Amino acid sequence: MDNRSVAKYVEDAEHLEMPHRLFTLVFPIDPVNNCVLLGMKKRGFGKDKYNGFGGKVEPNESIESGAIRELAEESGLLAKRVDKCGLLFFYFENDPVAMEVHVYLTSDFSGQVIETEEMAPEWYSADKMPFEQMWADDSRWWPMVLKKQKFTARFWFFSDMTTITREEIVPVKSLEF
Ligand SMILES: CNc1ncnc2c1ncn2[C@@H]1O[C@H](COP(=O)(O)OP(=O)(O)OP(=O)(O)O)[C@@H](O)[C@H]1O
Repeated sequence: MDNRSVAKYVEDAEHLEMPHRLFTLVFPIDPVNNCVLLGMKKRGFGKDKYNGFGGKVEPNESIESGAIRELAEESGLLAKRVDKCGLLFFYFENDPVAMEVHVYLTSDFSGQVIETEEMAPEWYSADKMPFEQMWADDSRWWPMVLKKQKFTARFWFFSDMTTITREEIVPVKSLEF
């Protein structure tokens, strides 16, 4: 197991046996207008879906610096700080590898939003998210973000990567383990 993984604090023994791949997901927030910056993914995993900005954590970086790096690469924004708001675990039928996604918000950033090869960014009202064009899990846990409630969540996906067959969402006091 990747020694940066926090799976051992959240998951049961059965799922801990699976290898986990670490990802980040960052949502820039404009608190004045209650807006969130989403990106339409133009290629790769999640193509044609809106999502926050993120990707795989590289071997030589912390999860948080991976989050800041991916945000910059995909949106042009440089975050001075990011705040962890949630932790997601995804299991796909017929895939032996679990995804561990560290979710962050940031309202402390500089720079200009740019469209990149990977993402076309667009501001959305935080309470009018385009869930029908997002991953199926997003509409399940985004209400926790709106309530400023930290959470851990686990989603089991059917092999179509669209249908959720089981879910657990748990509000937590802290995500520092
Ligand atoms: C299944 N339900 C899901 N719900 C919400 N978000 C999901 C998700 N599944 C994946 N994600 C996010 O999608 C990005 C993929 O990143 P991905 O493009 O694979 O990484 P990276 O940019 O390193 O890829 P390249 O290999 O450089 O193209 C990454 O933020 C990850 O957290």
